[in-house]
Amino acid sequence: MLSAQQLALSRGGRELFGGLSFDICPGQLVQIEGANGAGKTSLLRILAGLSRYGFEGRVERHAPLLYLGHQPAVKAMLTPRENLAWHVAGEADFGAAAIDAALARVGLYGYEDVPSHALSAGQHRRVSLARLYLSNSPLWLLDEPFTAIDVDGVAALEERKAAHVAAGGAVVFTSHQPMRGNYNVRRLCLRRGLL
Ligand SMILES: Nc1ncnc2c1ncn2[C@@H]1O[C@H](COP(=O)(O)OP(=O)(O)OP(=O)(O)O)[C@@H](O)[C@H]1O
Repeated sequence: MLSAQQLALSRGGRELFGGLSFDICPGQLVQIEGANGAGKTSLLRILAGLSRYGFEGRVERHAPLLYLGHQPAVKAMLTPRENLAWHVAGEADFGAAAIDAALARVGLYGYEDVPSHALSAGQHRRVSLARLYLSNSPLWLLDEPFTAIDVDGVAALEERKAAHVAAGGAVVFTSHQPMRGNYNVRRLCLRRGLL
C-alpha cells in the first residue's frame, strides 16, 4: 500500500531520522514509536504527502488513504453533522443516514446538531474519529487518535482499527500508549525502521 525509501529528516540542524525504509502492507497495524519531539508527526505527514519538501527520500503510495491529524479537523462553528457532511462531500456511499450512524458509533448520538465549539475535547476528537466509519480508504494514517478519549472510547477505537486491518486494510498510527487489547501491532522505530 505504501513504500518508504531512505527517508531522512532534520529539524533545526538535528537529524530526527535517516535511512528509514519500510513497506506498509494490507493487514498491518503499525505503531510509530518515539519520545516527544522524535519526529512521529513529521513522519506521518510525509507518508500522507502533506510535507512535500524539506526531507530526503521517497514515498510511493499505492492506495487511497485517510489521514487524521494531531489536531481534529473539526470546524468549531459547524455541528458534527455539518463537519462530517463537509468531509464526505461528493462520496455517494456516505449520506445523511451514514453520518448519523457514524456519530452514534462514536458516542455522539444526541449531539449531532450541537455547534462543535460547545463540545468537550474528547467529543471534539470523536467527531474526527467518526470519519473512520465514513471511509473506503484502505490505508489509514492516524496521528495520536486516542488523545482525550475515555477508556470505553479507546476500546472502541482499538476494535475499529483491528476490524479495518482484518478486512485487508492497514493502519499506521502514533500513540504514546501501547494498545490495550491483544492485537498484533508492529512497531515502527524512527531509528530502526519496522520491527
Ligand atoms: N514546522 C516546523 N518547523 C521547525 N521545526 C519543526 C516544525 N515542526 C516540527 N518541528 C520540530 O521537529 C521535531 C519533531 O516534531 P514532531 O511534531 O514530528 O514530533 P513528535 O514525535 O510527533 O512529538 P510529540 O510526541 O510531542 O507529538 C520537534 O523538535 C519540533 O520542534
